[in-house]
Amino acid sequence: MTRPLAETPDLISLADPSEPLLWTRGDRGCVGIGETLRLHFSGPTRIRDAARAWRAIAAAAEIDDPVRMPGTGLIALGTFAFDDDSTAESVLIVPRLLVARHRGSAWITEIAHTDVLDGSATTTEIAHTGTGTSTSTSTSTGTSTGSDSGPDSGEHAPRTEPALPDAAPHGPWPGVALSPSADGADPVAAYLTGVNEAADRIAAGGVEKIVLARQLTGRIDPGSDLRFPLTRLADRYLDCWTFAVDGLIGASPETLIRATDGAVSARVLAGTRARHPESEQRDAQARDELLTSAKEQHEHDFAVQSVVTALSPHVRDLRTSEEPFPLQLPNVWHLATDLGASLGEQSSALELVDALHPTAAVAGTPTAGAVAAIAELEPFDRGRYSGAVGWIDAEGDGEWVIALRCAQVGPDLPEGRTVTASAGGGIVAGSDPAHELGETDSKFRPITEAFAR
Ligand SMILES: C=C(O[C@@H]1C=C(C(=O)O)C=C[C@H]1O)C(=O)O
Repeated sequence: MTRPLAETPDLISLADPSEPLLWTRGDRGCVGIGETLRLHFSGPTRIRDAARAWRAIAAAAEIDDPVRMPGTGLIALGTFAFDDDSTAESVLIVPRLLVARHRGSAWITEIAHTDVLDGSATTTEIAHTGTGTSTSTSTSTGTSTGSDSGPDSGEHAPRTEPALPDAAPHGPWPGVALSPSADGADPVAAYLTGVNEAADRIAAGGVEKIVLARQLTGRIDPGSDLRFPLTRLADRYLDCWTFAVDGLIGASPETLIRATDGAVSARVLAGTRARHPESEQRDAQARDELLTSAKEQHEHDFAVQSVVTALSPHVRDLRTSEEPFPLQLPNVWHLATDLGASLGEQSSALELVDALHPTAAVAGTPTAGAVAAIAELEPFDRGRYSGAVGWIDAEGDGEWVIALRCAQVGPDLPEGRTVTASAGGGIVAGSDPAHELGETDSKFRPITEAFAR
């Protein structure tokens, strides 16, 4: 029952203004409308638990999806906390309606749960399929009306084609100027102290690289329309995935893992210089400095090695780009390495995320020592920042990026919504605290500009 949508809708305009569920880059991506299922995970096994739960759901699902394109069929979008001990929840969210675009084509998928073992299902429904959660999907055009899209619809209800809903009218966007949080302490001074301490630990041996981050915070008015910052991110950061999952909003340039039809790819970033749009010559100089700096190359190698080591057991024919290349983003230059491989076994994208997280790009080297140092030197819980955000389908294919250039937006309360942005950088032997601070300023720019008035 699959036909292309007659129109290719603007995904962001279809997103919920207050709780957007979105994954997009250029003319590709998907938007979720409503929610059929939400799974929560926490602790050291959060990604593995999610991978296992998703396998069970996918195995039990009845899927009617002849399109089988990225963004059709049964899909969950997810966000996973950076740290094993984070108080932030990791979630997988299955939308009720999923609208996907791939270049000039678009589809709508309706996902209904026929029964769920979460206490809300009736005995009859559980008895019907026996184990776990059963989810049925149908992918179709949105030309008909009268969709049976209630939460209890499913195989028992007569199936009609899901309709493309109208976009919500524009809500307000007063914006916010994000700033270092000021609760008496001086967070910038604390960050600089942390960088010095990290450099001392590296000099003392045992750890070679520690990624330290800092935060900016603010509050947006209740009812602010989050499609505004999302549109800015998607319009400006064309080489990034713009995402919104459970209040985590951002545009990341770093692909942790992409798995489609047995092909695997990743993009490793480490090494950064601010862009200089005011002068072509100064900008080229920044790029060349990055390309020729032994320190940056060294830092980059750590990140590539951590991905190669973690990925190797799961793939065949692992190849990397010969030399790191300069990735040009509107705010920064990054040293980048692309990796490609064939899937060596039946690992799902989430199982690969579990194997890879945390990479040296966001933790350091060696991983355990760097993660322990972060817990001691950063005076906050990173939450989902520098964790993984992305989507997975019923085949186990998916795309996951490192949650960078992002902010966590809190619940929509009468007093407003908190916004917490985080950015960091790798500290290695010889790192200069003032330079590192400037680098975080550059990395905050996508978010500070997107959330501005
Ligand atoms: C940690 C961040 O970025 C990471 C760190 C980089 C670096 O140290 O040069 C570069 C890209 C990312 O892998 C961030 O954006 O917050």
